[in-house]
Amino acid sequence: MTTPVIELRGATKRFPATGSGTHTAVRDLTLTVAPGEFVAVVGPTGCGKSTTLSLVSGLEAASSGDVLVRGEPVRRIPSGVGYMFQSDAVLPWRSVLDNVAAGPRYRGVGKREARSRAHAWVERVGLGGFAGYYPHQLSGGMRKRVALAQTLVNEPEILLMDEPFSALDVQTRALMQDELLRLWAGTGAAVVFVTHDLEEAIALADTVVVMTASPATVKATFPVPLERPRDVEEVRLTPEFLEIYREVWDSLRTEVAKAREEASRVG
Ligand SMILES: Nc1ncnc2c1ncn2[C@@H]1O[C@H](COP(=O)(O)OP(=O)(O)OP(=O)(O)O)[C@@H](O)[C@H]1O
Repeated sequence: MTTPVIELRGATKRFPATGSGTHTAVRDLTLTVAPGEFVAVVGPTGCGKSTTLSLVSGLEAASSGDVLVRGEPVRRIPSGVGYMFQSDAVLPWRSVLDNVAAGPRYRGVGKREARSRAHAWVERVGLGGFAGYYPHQLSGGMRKRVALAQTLVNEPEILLMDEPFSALDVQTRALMQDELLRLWAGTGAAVVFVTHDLEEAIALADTVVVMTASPATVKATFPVPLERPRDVEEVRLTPEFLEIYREVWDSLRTEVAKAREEASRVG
């Protein structure tokens, strides 16, 4: 068996609660991600999905349990990790090309080489004609393409994505999902993709992990044996997709109901 690129073993994360005591965001979470595997994590709102990503990225330390990246305990931000969040990190005062070149420059790559790598990625994400444009001149979908290029230009071995497309309209979202699959296919990167959207999770992933209502722990893991390459809009119409959807939703819906109940109790 190949060594997992990410491994959480009984990881727990507690935060100081407002007032006194602690709030457990993640409890006894065990999860492994193989090299090149695309894992989607779904769970009810506020259950602890983002916190799980923060443990892997070293932004937060586990209160107990183990978090390993490439077999090494995570103590700081591990190398080879790329991120993409709902709000992008596109800088308004830089052109598309300079936004994409900034990552390699920051990592010590020479100016000429950084710009040449950036150029290749700007082309690859379909923005070849827009390299000199500034972010305010771009649509939401185009900005997401810039954000994808910004992340992938660093050739991450692990890609952590926290609802990266949730602010987009439905059509642009589907386009970006296809783009992501197309670009990811050439990288061999492992992906952990957090989303509220079960359709998105199944359309993209090799494995869907269902989290429990807060505190987050893994409730169930489902393989997604749908053929690749996938067209996300086509694949969701297939009987295989619907069957997987039904199975996963069966597991997820009780957690969503629990989270709603809890929210109405607190609220
Ligand atoms: N730095 C922090 N300090 C205190 N509490 C925190 C911190 N980060 C997260 N939490 C709490 O941990 C819980 C889980 O939050 P998290 O953002 O991981 O959930 P999520 O599943 O990603 O949420 P959503 O689905 O809404 O994006 C929440 O109750 C949140 O308030």
